[in-house]
Amino acid sequence: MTHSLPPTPFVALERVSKTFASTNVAPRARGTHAVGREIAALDGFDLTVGDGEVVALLGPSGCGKSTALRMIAGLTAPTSGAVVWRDPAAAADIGMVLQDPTLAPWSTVADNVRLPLRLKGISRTASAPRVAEALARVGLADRAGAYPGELSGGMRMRVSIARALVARPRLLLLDEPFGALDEITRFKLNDELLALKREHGWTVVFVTHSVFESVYLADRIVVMTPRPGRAADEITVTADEPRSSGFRMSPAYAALCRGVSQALGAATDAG
Ligand SMILES: Nc1ncnc2c1ncn2[C@@H]1O[C@H](COP(=O)(O)OP(=O)(O)OP(=O)(O)O)[C@@H](O)[C@H]1O
Repeated sequence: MTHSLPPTPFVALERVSKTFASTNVAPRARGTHAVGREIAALDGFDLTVGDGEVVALLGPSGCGKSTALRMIAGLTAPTSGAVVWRDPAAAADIGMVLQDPTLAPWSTVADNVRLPLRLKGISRTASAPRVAEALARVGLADRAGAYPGELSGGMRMRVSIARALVARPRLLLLDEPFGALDEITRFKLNDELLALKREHGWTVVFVTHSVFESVYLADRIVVMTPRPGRAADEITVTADEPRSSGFRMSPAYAALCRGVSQALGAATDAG
């Protein structure tokens, strides 16, 4: 598989490992006891993310993809190894979209999206055009005054994406944000993400189970082994820009998807 390191690193995980202490309830001969055990989520995982690069973490369920993403976000610390930033200030300039949209149910869609700007001390008036633009990006311009409880699951996820976009972070971390969406919305948001990346030069790391989505979106795909996750392979995706539905239909796309599927199969067997 093609392998090339990014020319200018933005952030790197260097030989990171993560072990979680877990208390599991396991049946024993004389009853049920709480048994302490450890779960190794990552083991010596290396990842370099280039400036302006879109990197996909692809791997089987439970291989530590979200853990790696949370480490970059500073939400969990490595048990060993290091998270290294070229510019340490970038570590505080992150937008994150989680699998679960986690919106405040008592706030309107617009106020949910405004939150990162409010935390930066930007006034409601100054925020308004940026909130409107972010909502338009995700196709929710007409739902600004709605409450999360009035929206479908897919719409709530789109609000969560708008909230991550509104502060125009330097690094966008996406944990399977499109997984629960219908295919038409998913394709539309895939294209929006690529457009935003072109416009703002954002660096993006996203987690996915989908070979097809990883090939469509990523400049580079890091294929992980089953838990404990390590980097098993890397595939650089070269495609004519801008990527569009034509790319999805192309023989080059089909060939790349085949290659990535094979790499994923090999990584799973190796694990
Ligand atoms: N806070 C935690 N405490 C204990 N175990 C955890 C914790 N977070 C993650 N794990 C375990 O670490 C392993 C990796 O989890 P993680 O969520 O990173 O995997 P993943 O590849 O993102 O999975 P999925 O694709 O299913 O979302 C799993 O076995 C999970 O149960």
